[in-house]
Amino acid sequence: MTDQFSLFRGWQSIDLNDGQARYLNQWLSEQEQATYWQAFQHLAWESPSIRIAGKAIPIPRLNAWYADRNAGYGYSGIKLPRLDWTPELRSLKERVEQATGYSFNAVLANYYRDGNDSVDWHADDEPELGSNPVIASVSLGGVRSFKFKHRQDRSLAPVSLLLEPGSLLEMSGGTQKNWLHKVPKTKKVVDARINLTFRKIICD
Ligand SMILES: O=C(O)CCC(=O)C(=O)O
Ligand SMILES: [Fe+2]
Repeated sequence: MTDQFSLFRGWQSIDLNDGQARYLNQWLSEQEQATYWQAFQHLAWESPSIRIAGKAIPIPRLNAWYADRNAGYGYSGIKLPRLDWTPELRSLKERVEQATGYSFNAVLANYYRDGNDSVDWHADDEPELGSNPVIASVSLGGVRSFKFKHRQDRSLAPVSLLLEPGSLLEMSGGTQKNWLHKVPKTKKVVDARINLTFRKIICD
């Protein structure tokens, strides 16, 4: 264990004023991380494009979308095909539900091949997620930094954390309404990273 990993275990709450987040490091054992890492190499990774000024630009990461049959979804103009849960995604979802106390019916998987892959400022505020969505995010592989900034209030300092492999980050309350988040590109040499963001799509 190197000193880039935090030594404190247990939920650490991240004060976002009009939002709420908490972080649990060393949540999955090294063995579990290795098992999930192996299994998730075989998810149906796609490289979706977004249209910017009429041009199709591939997003800087790979994505896959797994969800219950009735949970449709698209985000930022990207429409990913819905796939059925794999056994490993289902078992991880159940563990996330136990740890957080919330239930989820969908997961967006992100693959960051290297430090050039990233996700820019955004909020997971699609109407299908309802008004104060709870999003639980599991990290595997390389350590990446994760940043929050408030949408309006410049007096609230941006918040920066490191998402370590085997960790769980939960965002709730007004976080998606009032804050943006991102995983910035880095020039440091970083291992590939897989992130799974569990969500609950409101189906009627
Ligand atoms: O990779 C991460 O930690 C964040 C991913 C994310 O924000 C998202 O999928 O909406
Ligand atoms: Fe997000």
